[in-house]
Amino acid sequence: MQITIALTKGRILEETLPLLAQAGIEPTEDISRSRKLVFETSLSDVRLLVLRGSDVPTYVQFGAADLGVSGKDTLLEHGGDGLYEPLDLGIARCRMMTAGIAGEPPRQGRIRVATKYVNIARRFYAEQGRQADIIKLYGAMELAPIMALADEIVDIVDTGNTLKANGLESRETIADISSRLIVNKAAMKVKHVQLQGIIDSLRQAVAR
Ligand SMILES: Nc1ncnc2c1ncn2[C@@H]1O[C@H](COP(=O)(O)OP(=O)(O)OP(=O)(O)O)[C@@H](O)[C@H]1O
Ligand SMILES: O=P(O)(O)OC[C@H]1O[C@H](OP(=O)(O)OP(=O)(O)O)[C@H](O)[C@@H]1O
Repeated sequence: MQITIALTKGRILEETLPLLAQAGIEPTEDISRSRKLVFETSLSDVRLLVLRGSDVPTYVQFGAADLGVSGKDTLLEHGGDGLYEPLDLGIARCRMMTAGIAGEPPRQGRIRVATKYVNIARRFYAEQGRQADIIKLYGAMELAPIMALADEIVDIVDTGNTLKANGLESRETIADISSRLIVNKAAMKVKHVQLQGIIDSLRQAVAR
């Protein structure tokens, strides 16, 4: 049976391809030089899709792809319906954090929070018992506190350079993030032997 793996383009893709290669799955052409979205591989029954990160869980959830590689941030935001998450690939590591203007004490009472991760933010502030109005942005979250659009942001932090360059500081860690292998639950039953083989090979590649 044909196996389809949905990959997240960009920085995750760059770190995923070496793991796939170690698992014996190599695209037959250079993905970075192509405008194509579907790629054949060295294994005749395995093909790759190259997607925007936020679309990967959707493809796998509905079974349009059997397997996927997705940032934990994207999975937390999307929710895990219809998916198993059998393997932490240990790549694209970073943290999901709150941040605000450096040196300013966190504002008390009801606050405004700007983020691309509205579900993660809503859940986090609710768990903390803090009242927060969430404002959805699609990028450049760091600008929001500076322009007084929001008191805090929820975003990904790695080195902290982006926050620092914009006069912000990190406050609380919401989750440690890395990329995960995800599997469609129904496919895991129907294509069990093939999928388990790929999962095991990737697990060995991660352990190397
Ligand atoms: N600075 C970072 N260090 C390590 N991993 C990161 C970093 N920033 C993002 N990531 C991880 O890489 C994934 C993709 O991030 P990237 O910035 O390439 O795409 P994006 O522009 O946020 O995605 P989209 O195209 O869907 O808007 C994120 O979901 C996260 O898991
Ligand atoms: O703590 P740092 O090491 O500075 O990393 C954090 C930044 O990395 C990501 O952006 P990215 O570099 O992917 O750019 P983007 O705006 O295109 O997502 C993320 O959105 C943060 O802004």
